[in-house]
Amino acid sequence: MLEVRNIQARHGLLQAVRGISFQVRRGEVLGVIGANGAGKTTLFRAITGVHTDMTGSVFLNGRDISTLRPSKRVAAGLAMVPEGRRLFPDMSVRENLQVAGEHGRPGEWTMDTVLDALPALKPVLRSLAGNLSGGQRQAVAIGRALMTNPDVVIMDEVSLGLSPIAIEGLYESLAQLKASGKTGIVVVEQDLRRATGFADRIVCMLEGLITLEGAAAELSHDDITNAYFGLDNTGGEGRVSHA
Ligand SMILES: Nc1ncnc2c1ncn2[C@@H]1O[C@H](COP(=O)(O)OP(=O)(O)OP(=O)(O)O)[C@@H](O)[C@H]1O
Repeated sequence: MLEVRNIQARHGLLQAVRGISFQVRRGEVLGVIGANGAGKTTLFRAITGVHTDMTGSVFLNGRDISTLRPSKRVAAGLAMVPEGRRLFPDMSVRENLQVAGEHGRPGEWTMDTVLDALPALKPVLRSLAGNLSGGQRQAVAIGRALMTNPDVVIMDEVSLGLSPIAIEGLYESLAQLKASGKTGIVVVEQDLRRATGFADRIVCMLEGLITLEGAAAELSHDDITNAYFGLDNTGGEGRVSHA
């Protein structure tokens, strides 16, 4: 569904992403892990077209969307739940969802189906987004992405700053989304256990490169922590990390 080839991205002189390629299949969850500064946010901002100082190719359902503006990539079926949520705080939850729906594609995700998948939103539909708790805001951000009827949705550290109970609720909702099998999901996650428990496949990034890639069920905790901290260059099932 989503294929990215040799993505490189810079912040001025700093090359934050140094040649990343991967695929996400229909209904698959790809977990992307990596320490602070590994380049995860820059990579996905480049893929969604928000970060423009980049090279490489992005294909969605076989179509090259590399040169499209971010809004056109959303219209093509690629949505991102950004780190930090970025809702319209003075608009109600319902309005935040409606606005997203107007910018996406028609499809199975409507106000009703999104509320079924994210039931925590039902009691706060009329509340201003700015008055919600962190967990509720995060659920709105996910609902907003779904309202665009994406083929692939990228979630950048959706559990950041949430209480353990809120994270539990959020992942229950994501499990429902996963079970629907329609949408490719990318979760960028700092919590390694959470990532390996939820994702089908794991990609680990270090200093702008992929140091490990493989089926979550087949990677050992040692493989993952070594790739995460750059302690080992064997790379387990996946790629060999840079020296
Ligand atoms: N706006 C920016 N200007 C300059 N350098 C930046 C900018 N944003 C990120 N960087 C640098 O790019 C590198 C990758 O950062 P990035 O935020 O993509 O990593 P990350 O893996 O998402 O980390 P985090 O989990 O902290 O968000 C880091 O060295 C960071 O300092």
